[in-house]
Amino acid sequence: MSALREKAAWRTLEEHRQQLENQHLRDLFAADPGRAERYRADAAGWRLDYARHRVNDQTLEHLFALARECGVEARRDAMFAGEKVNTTEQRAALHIALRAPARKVIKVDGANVVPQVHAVLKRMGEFALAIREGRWLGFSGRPIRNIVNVGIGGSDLGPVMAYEALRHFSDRKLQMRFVSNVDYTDFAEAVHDLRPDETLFIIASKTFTTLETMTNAHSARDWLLAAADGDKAAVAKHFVALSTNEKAVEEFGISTDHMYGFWDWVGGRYSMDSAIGLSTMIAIGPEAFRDMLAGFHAMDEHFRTAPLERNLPVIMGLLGVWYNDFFGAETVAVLPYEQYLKRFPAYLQQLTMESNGKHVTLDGATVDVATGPIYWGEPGTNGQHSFYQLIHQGTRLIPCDFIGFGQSLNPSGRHHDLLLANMIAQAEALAFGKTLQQVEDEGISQELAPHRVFEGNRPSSLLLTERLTPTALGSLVALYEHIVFTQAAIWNINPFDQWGVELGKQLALRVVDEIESPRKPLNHDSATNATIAWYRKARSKTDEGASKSPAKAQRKVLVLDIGGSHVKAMLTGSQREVAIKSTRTLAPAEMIKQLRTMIRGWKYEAVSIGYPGPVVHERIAREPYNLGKGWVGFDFAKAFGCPVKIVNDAAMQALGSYEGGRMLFLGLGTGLGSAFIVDGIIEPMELAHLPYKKGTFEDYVGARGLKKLGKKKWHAHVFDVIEQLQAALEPDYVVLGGGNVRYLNELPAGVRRGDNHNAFAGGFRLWENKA
Ligand SMILES: O=P(O)(O)OC[C@H]1O[C@](O)(CO)[C@@H](O)[C@@H]1O
Repeated sequence: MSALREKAAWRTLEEHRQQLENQHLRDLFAADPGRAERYRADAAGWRLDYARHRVNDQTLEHLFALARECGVEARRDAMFAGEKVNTTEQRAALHIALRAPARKVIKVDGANVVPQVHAVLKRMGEFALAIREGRWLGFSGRPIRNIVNVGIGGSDLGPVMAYEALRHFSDRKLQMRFVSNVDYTDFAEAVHDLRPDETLFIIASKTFTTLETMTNAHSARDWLLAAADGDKAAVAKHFVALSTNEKAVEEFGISTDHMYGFWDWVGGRYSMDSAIGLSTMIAIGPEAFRDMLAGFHAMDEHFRTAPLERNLPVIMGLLGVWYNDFFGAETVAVLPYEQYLKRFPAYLQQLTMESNGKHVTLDGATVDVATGPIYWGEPGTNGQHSFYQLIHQGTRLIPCDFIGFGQSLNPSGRHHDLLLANMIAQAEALAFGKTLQQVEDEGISQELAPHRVFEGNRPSSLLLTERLTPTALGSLVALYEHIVFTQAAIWNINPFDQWGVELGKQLALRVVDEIESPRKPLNHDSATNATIAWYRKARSKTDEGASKSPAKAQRKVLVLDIGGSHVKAMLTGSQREVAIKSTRTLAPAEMIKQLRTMIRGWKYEAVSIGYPGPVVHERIAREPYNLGKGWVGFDFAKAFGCPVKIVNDAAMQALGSYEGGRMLFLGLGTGLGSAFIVDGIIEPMELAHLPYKKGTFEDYVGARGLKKLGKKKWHAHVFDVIEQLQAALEPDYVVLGGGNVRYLNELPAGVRRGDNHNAFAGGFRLWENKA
C-alpha cells in the first residue's frame, strides 16, 4: 500500500465516504440550511460557490486534514521560494515570478529573477506598441496588420485561449491567427487571405526544436520569401522568436534583437504570461496585459497566504481529489457560460492532463490511487444541447465547474439573462434532480415515468465574477494552475514534467525516415509495419497528382488592372508591378500584345481582369468609356491560353480591400467606380451614372469634375456624394480607392483610404474565394 493510502486522513475519508453514501444532496441541504452561506469563498474578485457538492463539514475537515498531512502548504512555499520542485528535471517552477511586481525578490540559484522578467516585459511592450501604432513595417513598407503565432502545446493553447477570451479588448485592425498542427492545412488556411508584406510571424517555442513548430516556421519563411523575391533581409521584418534557446533562434535566422526570452523554470503549459504571451500583448496592448498579470498575481497571493479553509485553489483541488479517488469519477466538465471562453476547456486540458497525468510518485513508486482526471467541456448553452444528457441521466458521475459572469461584454436584450438563467438552472437540476414521485405527480404515465426521472445528486462548483476582463482571466488561469498544484501535492507526483510525450515523438522520427526511404526494411511489430507499408503506397499515388512544395501548391495568377491611364499587371507571389499606357484607342488584342513583352517569362495558370465598365456574369457588358473598341465578346481565355475571370475594376479593388461586414467601395479615378460587398458577396454597381445636380455623380466627382470645378468644389461634392450614398446604402464602412483620393487631405466619418494595390489582392482572391 502506498504512503498516501496509509495516511490517517485518507483512511478517515474512506470511512466517511461510506457514511455519506446514502445522503443525497437534497438531504444535505435539508439538514443544513446555512450551507449555501458557509460553502462559499472569495478570492481575487472571484466567488466560488461549492454548496452543491457531496460534502458536509466533516468531509471538508478531513479533506483539509489530508492537505496538511500531505504537506500542501510546505510544497507550495517551496515552489514560491524558487526551490527545484521539478525534481525530474532539476528545475524550479516559478511561473508565479512572471507576474510578480517589480519590487518583489524571487531567487533561483541565489539570483533574483524578477528584474529579468520585467526587462523582457518592457521590450515586449515596446514591440507591441510599434505594431499597434503601425510603426513596424514589412518589406514593402506597408505596416504589419496580420500576426501569425506559430507554436504548439503551451506555446499555442494559452495564446489562442487568451486571444479568444480577450477579443473584446483587442485591436480589431489587427488579424490574429494561430498555426500549431504539422498538418499543412493549418498553415495554408491561416495565411490563405493574408498579404505576406503585412504579416508578422511569431515563432513561439520554449525549446525551438519542436518538430511541428520548426516545420511550420520553415514553411512560413518560404511563403514570405516567395513574395519578397527571395530577399532574405525581409525575414528580420517579418519574424520574431519567443524562446529560451538563443542558439537555435539564431540558427533559424532570427537575430536575438528580435527574440523575447524566458527561462527553463517556466513550464510550457505555465507560460502564457511569459514572452509566449506576445501575441496577447499585441492584441490587447501592454496595459491590458499588465492588468492580466495583476490578476494572476492576486490569485497567487491568495493561494500563498489564505488559510486552507478559505483558499479557493485548495478547496477546488481537494474536491477534485474527493470525487476522483473516493467516488471513481474519471472526468471533470468545465462549462463556461461565456462565449469568449470557448477555448478555455482546451487550454485546461494541457494544463491539467499534461501536469497530473502521472503514474509514479516523486520517488518513482507506482501510484495506487487514480491521479489526474480527464478535463473536457464546451461553453454553455451549446453543451446543453449535446452532452448534458449524459451528465444528467447517464451512469457516470461527472463533477462540473460552471463559470459565469454578472455582466455580458456584449449586452443585448435578454440574452445574458437567458444565459445565466440556464447556468443556474443546470446546477440546480444536477444537484436536486426530479424524483419518481414528482414525475408521477405531473401525470406522466407509468411506462414513461422512469425515463423522466432525474437522479440528481450530481455535484458542481460555480465560479462567478463580474465581467470577463484581462484581470479576471489572469486570476482564473492562476486558480486552475494552483488547483493542479494542490492535487499533485496530495498525490505526491511531479506536475511540472511531461516525459509521457517523448516516446511518441521519438518513434515518429524513426517512422518518418522509413516513410521517406521506401526501401528501408521495417522492423516494428507486424501492425506498425503493415500501416507504414500502406502509407508508403498511398503517398506514392498522391505524389504523382499533387505537388509537395507549398509554393507550387498555390495557383499562379496573373492579375490585370485596366484603367483609363494605365493597364497594370502583377503575378502571384511577387510584388513587382508592370504597366503599359492606356489610350483612347486601346483594344484588347493590342493590350495583350504590349503586355506580352513586359511579362516575358512570367508563368501563370489563370488570369484575373479588373475591367473599367460593367461586367455581368464575368462577361464585359459595355465598351469602355475611355479606351478603344472590341472589348465586348473578346475571348480572353483563348488569347491567354488559360482560364480568365473578369470583374469590374472597382469590384476587384473592393474585394482586395474588404475586411468583413457591409463595405461600400468608391473609386475616385477617371470615373467613379463603385461596388458593395456584404458578408463576402460582391455586388458591382454603376452608381457613377446616377443623376446628381445638373448631371451625374461622375460628372462632379470623377476626373472631369475635378478639372472643371477645381479641388475645393470637387472636394465638397465628394463629401456630399459620400454622405448621400451612406444614407442610402448604410454601409458599415466606406473604402475610397482610385488615384484621385490623394487630393483629399481629410476623410468623412466612417470612410477609410483604400490602396490601389488592393486591386491585385482582389484579383488573387478571385481564384481563392467564392466571392
Ligand atoms: O514550446 P515548445 O518547446 O515548442 O514545446 C511545445 C509543447 O511541447 C511539450 O513539451 C510536449 O508536448 C509541451 O509541454 C509544450 O508546451
